[in-house]
Amino acid sequence: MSLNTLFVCCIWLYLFHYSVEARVRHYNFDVEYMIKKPDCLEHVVMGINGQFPGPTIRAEVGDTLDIALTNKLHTEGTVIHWHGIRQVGTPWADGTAAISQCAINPGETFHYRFIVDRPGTYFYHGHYGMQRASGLYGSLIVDLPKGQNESFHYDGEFNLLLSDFYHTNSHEQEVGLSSKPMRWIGEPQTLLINGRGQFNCSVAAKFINTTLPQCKLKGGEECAPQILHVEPNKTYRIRIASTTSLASLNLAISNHKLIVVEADGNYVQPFSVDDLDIYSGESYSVLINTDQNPKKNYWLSIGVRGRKPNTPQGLTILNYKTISASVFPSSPPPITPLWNDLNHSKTFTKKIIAKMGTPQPPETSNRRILLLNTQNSFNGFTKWSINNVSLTLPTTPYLGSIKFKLNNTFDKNPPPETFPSDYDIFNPPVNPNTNIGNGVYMFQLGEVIDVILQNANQLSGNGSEIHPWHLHGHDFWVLGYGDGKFNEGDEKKFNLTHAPLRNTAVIFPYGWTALRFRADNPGVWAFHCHIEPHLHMGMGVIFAEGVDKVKKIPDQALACGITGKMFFNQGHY
Ligand SMILES: O=C1O[C@H]([C@@H](O)CO)C(O)=C1O
Repeated sequence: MSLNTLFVCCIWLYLFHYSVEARVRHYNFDVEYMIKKPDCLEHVVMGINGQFPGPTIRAEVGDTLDIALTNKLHTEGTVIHWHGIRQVGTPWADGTAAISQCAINPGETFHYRFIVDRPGTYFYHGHYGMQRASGLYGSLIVDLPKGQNESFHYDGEFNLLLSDFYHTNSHEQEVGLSSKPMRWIGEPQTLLINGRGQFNCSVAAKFINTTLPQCKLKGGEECAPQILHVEPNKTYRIRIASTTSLASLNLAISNHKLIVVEADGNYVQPFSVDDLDIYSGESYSVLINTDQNPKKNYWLSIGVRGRKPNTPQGLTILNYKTISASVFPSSPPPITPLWNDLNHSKTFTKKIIAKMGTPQPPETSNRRILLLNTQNSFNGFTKWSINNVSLTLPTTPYLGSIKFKLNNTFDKNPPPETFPSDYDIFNPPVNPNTNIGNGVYMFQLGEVIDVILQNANQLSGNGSEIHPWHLHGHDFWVLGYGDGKFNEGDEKKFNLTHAPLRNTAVIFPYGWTALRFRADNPGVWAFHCHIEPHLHMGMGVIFAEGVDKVKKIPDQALACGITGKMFFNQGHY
C-alpha cells in the first residue's frame, strides 16, 4: 500500500469514526391540531407533522438530536419533554414550560438540541397545561451503537405506545378540574395502542360479554389495530411505553409469556410473567417466543388497573404469518386482572430488580425528604398537595430565575422536607385546607438524596389512589415499597444490592416508596405525579442543583416573564 493510499485510508477511517461517534440527527416537528379518528370517531387531536401519535424518533447512543419544533397551534404555546432523557449539560432542553423554558409561542420555532447518552425505550410528550391529554406524544428509541449487541437475542421488534383517550378535549378537562366544585375527568373513553382504538365497536365482540357490535374493519382505517406479524419459533422484542393521562394498564398476550428485560431505559434481571402492569410514564421491553401453534392468531390486550374501570380493553392481534391476520383467535382475549387486585400489582413491581452489573446506590444518603401526598381543598377548589403545598408554576421559568438570581419570581422559602409525624394516612385529612406554592428543593451538587413518597387517604370517603411519580433529569434507585406509614426501621429493609434504576416509580394506595438519587445534573427538575389531571391540580415539586454551573441558556428559553424583561432592558431584543 502506498503512503498516499494509507493517508486517504486514515482520513476516511477518522471521518467514519467521527460520523459514527457524533452524529447529529435533524428533525423538523410542526405541532398542530388536526382532525383524526383515533377511536373510529372524529376528534381534534394534537399531533406532529400531520401524524398522531407524532413521528418515532430513532437514534443511537451518543447521537445529538436537533429538533426544530415549530408551534403551529393557532392560539396557545407549547413545549415537548423528552421523557427519560437526562439532558446532561442541556437542562434548557428538558421541555417543561415555566420550569426549564418559556412556552414556545404560536409561529415560533425552538431548537431542542441534546445528546441521547443511553440506549432504551423512551417517549416524548407535551409538558404545558394538559397538552399530553390532547395527544401530543410519540416514541423515542435509542439503540446501542452499531456493532454493539444487546445481552439478549431477538429476531425482530415492535414498538407499542399506549395511551388513553377522552372525548372531552383537554381545555374542557382543565377548566373542569380548576372549577369550584371540581369536575373530575372520569375514566377514559378508549384505550389506544399506537394511537388506535375502537370506541363504538369491539374487535372481539364475538368473544366477550359486550353490547358493542363486532367491528367491521378492513385494516386500512385510521382506527384499525396495528397487527404484530410474527414468524413461528422466533424471539421478538416488544417495546412498551405508557403515556396515559390517567389509566394504569395491564398488558398480556394470550398463550405467550413476557420476559421483562428493560424498564425505563435500564436493563433489569430478566423475569417471566403472564401479564405486565405499566403506569403512566413507564416503559418496558419484553421478549416473547413465538413457540405457540402457528395455525392460530393470538390477542394482545391492555386493560385498566387500579381504578374501577369503565373503559373496554384495547386490543390487537399477534399474527403468525403462517396464516392470514384476519383469522380470529380461537379464544377470548386475556382477562385483565381485577382492577383492585393490588397484590397482583405489588408482586409484579417487586420482581423488577437491577440486572447484574448495574451501578448500585451509595450506601447512605446525605439528606432525606419525606413527601406526603394528599388531596386537599383550597378555597373550595380541589387540589393535590405535597407536604401541604400544591404546586402552581411561576410565570418566569425557574431555570433562568435561579441562574440569574432573580428576586420575587418564586417563593424563596424552600418547601417542607417532612410532614407531622402524627398525620393519619388512613383517614381523610382532619384539616383539608392546603397552601398554594412554588418553592424549590435546592440540593448541593452531588448530594445523595433519599425521597420517601408517602401515600394517604383521599379528601373524602375511604380510598387511596395509585400515583406514578416521574423524575426529570435523573434516574433514581428504587430502594423499596411498603404498606402503611414509613417508619424509621423500614430503612433497614432498603434494597441496596439490586435496586432497579428508573425514572418513574409508583406509590401504592396507603403505602410508601423509597427512592435514592445523586443530585449531580445541574438544572431545575420537575418531580411529579405523571397522572395528567393530578399534575394540573398541583401534584408535583421542583428540585434544583448546581444551577450556577449551567452554561449559556438559549435566549429563546428565557424570553418570557422577568427574564424576558431583563433581556429587553439590556437591549437584546
Ligand atoms: O383527583 C381525583 O379526583 C377524583 C376523586 O377523588 C374526586 O372526584 C379522582 O378519582 C381523582 O383521582
